[in-house]
Amino acid sequence: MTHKIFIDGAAGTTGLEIRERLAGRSEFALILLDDAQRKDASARRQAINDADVVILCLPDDAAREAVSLIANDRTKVIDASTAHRVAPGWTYGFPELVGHEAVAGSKRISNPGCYPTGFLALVAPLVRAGVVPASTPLSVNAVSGYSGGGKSMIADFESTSGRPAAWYGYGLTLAHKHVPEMTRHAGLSLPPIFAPSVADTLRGMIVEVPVHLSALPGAPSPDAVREVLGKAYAGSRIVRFIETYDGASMPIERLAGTDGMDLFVFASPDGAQVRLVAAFDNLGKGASGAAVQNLNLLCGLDEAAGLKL
Ligand SMILES: NC(=O)C1=CN([C@@H]2O[C@H](COP(=O)(O)OP(=O)(O)OC[C@H]3O[C@@H](n4cnc5c(N)ncnc54)[C@H](OP(=O)(O)O)[C@@H]3O)[C@@H](O)[C@H]2O)C=CC1
Ligand SMILES: CC(=O)N[C@@H](CCC(=O)OP(=O)(O)O)C(=O)O
Repeated sequence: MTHKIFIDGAAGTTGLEIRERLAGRSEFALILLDDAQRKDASARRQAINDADVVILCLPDDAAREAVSLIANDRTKVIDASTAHRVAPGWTYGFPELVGHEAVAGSKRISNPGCYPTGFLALVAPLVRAGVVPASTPLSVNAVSGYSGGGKSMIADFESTSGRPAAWYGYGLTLAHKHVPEMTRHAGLSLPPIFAPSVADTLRGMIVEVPVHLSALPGAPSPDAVREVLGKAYAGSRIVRFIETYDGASMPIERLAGTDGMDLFVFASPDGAQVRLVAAFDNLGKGASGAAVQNLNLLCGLDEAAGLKL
């Protein structure tokens, strides 16, 4: 069976990456709009309603508008924007956390944000297992490649008049749009402090959560944390818990250009503190790779088909 797919926002950073991953796959027939039509509401309405699956790679308001254009019960949606990540009736598209069947059986899937993907992969299993209580004060330090800001940020960093900075932190009002998603899907009662940043490299992402294990109830050991994460992702080809790592540093480029995610637990010699670390690509498991994984599941295909692992 051939599935008809429309990528709304196919000319953008995330949309182009999805097209690249779907290229040459005979299971899919892409509905394409040319430059003159790609922002035309009636052409989009037609394409959306002709498609079996629509992948929204749009700003939040345009994503909400696209959903409002659906006038049938058949078309399924994978929304890469922030618009529906904590919205009722939407399945959070992180199969390793919500269950592959939940994604496969849904008509409305919100693709996780790039930073929440790393945070949730590390923290959600620990909260579920009771190792990290829901009320634990957590913080998240993260760095993204500049493609995380889409076409406009890529243009800023690649401008002939010079890059904005080698690295900068942002989200300084502590109200980043990813915080509700991180809190909700981790099962936390206290929102984490989120410190995002951008580096002068196109793609790649490191998300780090430092934890004082000795301050948690029962003072769990680093090995207890490792056991929970190892079990949570046992058998996954996409999210991998890495038991041993001999390097002295963790480069942002570790998984740049791929769709997988590596998780690490680094511990202090006395086991009182850990640094939970996720390495992946903001455009891979952080966006387009995750969207293709969800599309595969929706269409009853191998979840890793077409992914770069
Ligand atoms: N980049 C990343 O790493 C990640 C991005 N996302 C999310 O994915 C979505 C897309 O982001 P990204 O690809 O980076 O952004 P880009 O700005 O690179 O692409 C967005 C695309 O949407 C098009 N567009 C804007 N408004 C409309 C409209 N009304 N109708 C049709 N097309 C429209 C733009 O057109 P034009 O080309 O004319 O500007 C552009 O091609 C966003 O919601 C973002 O938050 C999620 C996770 C990670
Ligand atoms: C570097 C950078 O600016 N990143 C974006 C997030 C990219 C992303 O994940 O998009 P969503 O917001 O759709 O999840 C930001 O912080 O707003």
